[in-house]
Amino acid sequence: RRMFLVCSCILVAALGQMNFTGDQVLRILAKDEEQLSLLRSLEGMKPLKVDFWRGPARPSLPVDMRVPFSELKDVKAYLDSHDFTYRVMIKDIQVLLDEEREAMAKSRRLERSTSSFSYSSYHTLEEIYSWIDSFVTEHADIVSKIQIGHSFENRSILVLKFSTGGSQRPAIWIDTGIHSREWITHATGIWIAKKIVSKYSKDHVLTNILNAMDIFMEIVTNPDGFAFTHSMNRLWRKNKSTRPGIFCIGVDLNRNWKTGFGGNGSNENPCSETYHGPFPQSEPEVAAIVKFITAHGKIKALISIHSYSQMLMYPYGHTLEPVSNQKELYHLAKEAVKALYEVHGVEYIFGSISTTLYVASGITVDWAYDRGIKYAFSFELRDTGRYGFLLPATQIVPTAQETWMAIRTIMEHALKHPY
Ligand SMILES: CC(C)C[C@H](C(=O)O)[C@H](C)S
Ligand SMILES: [Zn+2]
Repeated sequence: RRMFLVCSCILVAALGQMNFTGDQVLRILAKDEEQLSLLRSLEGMKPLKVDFWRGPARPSLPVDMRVPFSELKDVKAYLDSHDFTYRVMIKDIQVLLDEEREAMAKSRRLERSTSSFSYSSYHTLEEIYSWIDSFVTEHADIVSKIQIGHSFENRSILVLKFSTGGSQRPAIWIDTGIHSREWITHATGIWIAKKIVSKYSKDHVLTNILNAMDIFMEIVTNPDGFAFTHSMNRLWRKNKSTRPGIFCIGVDLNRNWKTGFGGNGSNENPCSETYHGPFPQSEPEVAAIVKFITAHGKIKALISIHSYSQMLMYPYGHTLEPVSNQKELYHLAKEAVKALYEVHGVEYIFGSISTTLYVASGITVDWAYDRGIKYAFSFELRDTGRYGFLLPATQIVPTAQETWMAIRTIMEHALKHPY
C-alpha cells in the first residue's frame, strides 16, 4: 500500500512537471551589435520561441539560448540564414532534469533514514523552510528567523538574522534565489548559513565581523517561483504575480527596483523574462526587502547572488556611469575573486554590471547603492554554461566553499571601512 502511495505521488509529480525532452541550449557567438539585436528580437514571443539563459550582452560574451524542441528547426534555420556561429551546449535538457530529480530522490531517502539534512543536495521549498526552523532552534544563541512579508501567492518571506548581541548593529544583507531557477544560489546560501554558525569563534575574521555587525540572509527570495520550479517548470525565473488583462505570468524581481526602473535592459512586455512589472516595487517580494532595509537603516553591504557565468559585479547596471567609489569596489572585487580562486582554482571575471555584462535596469544592487549602501555586489555563481542552471548537486559544496571566501572578503572590508 505504501509503495503504491509513493509511486503514485512520484507519478503525479512527474506528470505535473513540464517536459523538456529534446529542448536544447545553443551557445551563440554574436559577431556584432547587429547580430545581438537580431537575437534580442526573438525574446518574449508567444508561444515561447527561445529562453535566454545568458542574454545578448556584447560580441565577446556568448549567448546561451534554450530552444524548445518544436522550435529547433525554425530557430536553427533562422540562425543559419543570418550567418550566426553557434553550437549545441546541452543537447537534451530533459536528460539533465531526470538526473537531477533522481539525485534529489536518492538524497531524500538518505535524509529520511538518517533524519539529517544534506548540505550537498537540492531541496524543495518545504524542506528549506523546515530546515530553517530546525537550524534556528539548534543555534538559537546566534540565529533567529524574521518574517519580512508574504509573497504574491501568500507564502511567508523569511530572513535569517545572525547576531551575537548589541542592538541595531550595522549589518550585512545577503540574498539568494531571487531568480527561482538559479538553484545553486539557495543551496549555497544554506551552506553558508551553516558555515557561519560553525565557524563563529573559530575563524577570527568571521568572529570579528559578527562581534561588530549582524548578518541578514534571505535564502528563498522568490518563494512562489521556487515552488513552481519544483512543481511545474524547472526553468521558471520570475515571480508568479498575475494582473487582470495580462496573459503572461510573473515579473522579473531583478528589474522591479526603483533605481533606473523601466530603463534599457528591462522589458515592458509581460511575456518577457525581464518584464519589470507595472511600477517600482510593485511586487511584494521586492517591497518586503525595501521595507526591511529602509526600516533597519544600517545595512552597510548588500550581496545579491545569482547564477550562472562566474562573475562578481558591482553597480551600476542601469548606466555606464561609474559609481563614486568605483576604484574601491574594483579592488575589493579583485581581492574577493582571488580569495575565491584560491579555493578550487575557479576563475571569475569582475567589474561593473553595465560594462562587464549588459545594461540592466531596476536591479537590486543599483537600488541598494543609491540608498547609500556603498558595498553592493551581485554574484553569478558556477558554471560558465556546461550545465548552466542545471548544475549537478556534486558541485554545491565546492561552489559554496569558494563563494564563502569571496563573501567573507567583502564582509571583512565592510567591517574595516565603517561609514
Ligand atoms: C545584475 C544582473 C545583470 C544579474 C543577471 C540578471 O538579473 O539578468 C543575473 C545573472 S540572472
Ligand atoms: Zn539571476
